[in-house]
Amino acid sequence: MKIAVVGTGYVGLVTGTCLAEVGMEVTCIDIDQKKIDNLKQGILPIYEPGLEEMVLRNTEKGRLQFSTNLAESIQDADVAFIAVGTPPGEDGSADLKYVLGVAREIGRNMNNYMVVVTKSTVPVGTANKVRAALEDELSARGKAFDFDVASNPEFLKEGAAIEDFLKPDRIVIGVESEKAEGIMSKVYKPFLLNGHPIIFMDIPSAEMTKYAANSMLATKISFMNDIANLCEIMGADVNMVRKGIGSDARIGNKFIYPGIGYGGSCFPKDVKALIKTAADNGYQMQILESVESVNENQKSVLFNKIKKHFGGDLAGKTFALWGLSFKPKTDDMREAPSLVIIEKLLAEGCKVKAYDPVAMKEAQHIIGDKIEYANDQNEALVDADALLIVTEWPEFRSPNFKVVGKLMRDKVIFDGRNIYDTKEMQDAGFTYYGIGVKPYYHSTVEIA
Ligand SMILES: NC(=O)c1ccc[n+]([C@@H]2O[C@H](COP(=O)([O-])OP(=O)(O)OC[C@H]3O[C@@H](n4cnc5c(N)ncnc54)[C@H](O)[C@@H]3O)[C@@H](O)[C@H]2O)c1
Ligand SMILES: O=c1ccn([C@@H]2O[C@H](COP(=O)(O)OP(=O)(O)O[C@H]3O[C@H](CO)[C@@H](O)[C@H](O)[C@H]3O)[C@@H](O)[C@H]2O)c(=O)[nH]1
Repeated sequence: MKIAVVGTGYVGLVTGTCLAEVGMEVTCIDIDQKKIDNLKQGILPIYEPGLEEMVLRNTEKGRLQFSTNLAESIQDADVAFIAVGTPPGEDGSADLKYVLGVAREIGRNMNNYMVVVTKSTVPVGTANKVRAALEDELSARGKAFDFDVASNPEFLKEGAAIEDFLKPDRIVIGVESEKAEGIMSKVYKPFLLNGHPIIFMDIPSAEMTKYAANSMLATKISFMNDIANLCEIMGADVNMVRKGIGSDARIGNKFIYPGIGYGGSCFPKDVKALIKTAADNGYQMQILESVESVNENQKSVLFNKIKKHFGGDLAGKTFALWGLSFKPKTDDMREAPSLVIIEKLLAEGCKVKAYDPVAMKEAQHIIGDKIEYANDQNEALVDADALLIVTEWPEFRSPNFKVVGKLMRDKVIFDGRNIYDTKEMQDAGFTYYGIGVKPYYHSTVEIA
């Protein structure tokens, strides 16, 4: 099959590469000339475990190509995936200008039947707008090709994107013709050998499924953050409560880890967009409004603990920060809780020394030289008044605490991800604060 993927970000690049991996002939297209030049040389725009090797392998085999020329790349394609960004507009709605811009460009250049698939996260009704844009451009050219639109939302998680794409829990596809259903079945057949289903449905339901999935996951997290905060007040331990409820199969043990709020390029924007879609249509998403406000508050929880511990005055204090990215195994800094914490500490006149295994370059683009970037996790600790755990990278989970304590000015840890055992920390002479965990209590966590 011949596939065109428009947009070579986290979703487009992973989609294109994984489709090439199973033997398809794929061209990944982007308007960013530098990105494409780099990709042609095997230099990736993002960090995603395993992706670089896979890109190189498939490029060498000639199955994966990169181009800025959409017109040329979509000729004879069976399927064109649109995988460009849908950032939040000022009012929270998803901005569709990139998606519809690409649809128009496809319409201006297509010369054969194809299925035009939105892989970007888009609100209900977008496929109709994509179809209208294609028809408009075709009629402006005086052409009347047959084509189909489809919705195929993507569910990959950053840091585990390849695994998620190759072994999906499910593939959701919204179609409106048997022909499109047949072609999309062929595209995904290679991924279904281990029995995971393709769920075909109508297009609006597919579009809504993506927002409902992300909103449900964000709801679980905000709910647990609320429970964690209450545990602290009431003298319960949220790790125990999490295990207690997570063993009920109806609740499940995934995505119920409290922390310093969800971040990333998806949950914050998708929750906002669904609230806006509802409001535009005369409905109020009351649960999601609370999910959002709990999340906003949660980003300040660690800072509030710090302020309380130091008696309100933080001026001149030095904080070591382990982790900058919004989650481990990615360099993505979009909506990272670290940004909120850093801003608050800097506003109080503190010095911040940060270390992240892969996100420091990206962080530097955003934060600049307002903070110090350490060469390794221990260097960040030198003369620190406290250590803040912001992202639960595996290498932070079991440091040599004797060394940690010696390097720091004061043995205080604020753990925004609950990766340490409170009792072990206190036995090692640290003052330890987690999120909703009980002081001097064995509540060792297994990480999600
Ligand atoms: N990041 C994720 O984990 C994830 C997961 C599932 C779904 N999504 C959704 O997928 C979509 C893409 O997200 P992303 O994180 O990959 O975005 P991204 O910002 O990383 O990448 C988007 C790419 O599209 C390119 N682009 C923009 N306009 C273009 C045009 N006219 N022609 C060609 N290329 C163009 C940009 O240069 C950029 O490289 C969004 O709707 C997002 O919500 C993202
Ligand atoms: O129990 C948990 C699980 C996650 N998080 C936080 O939630 C955010 C999102 O994490 P995760 O979902 O693992 O990463 P994303 O790459 O943002 O993936 C989400 O967003 C993607 C884009 O839409 C979807 O495709 C994925 O299915 C969906 O999980 C991060 O800040 C995590 O720290 C928690 O606080 N507690």
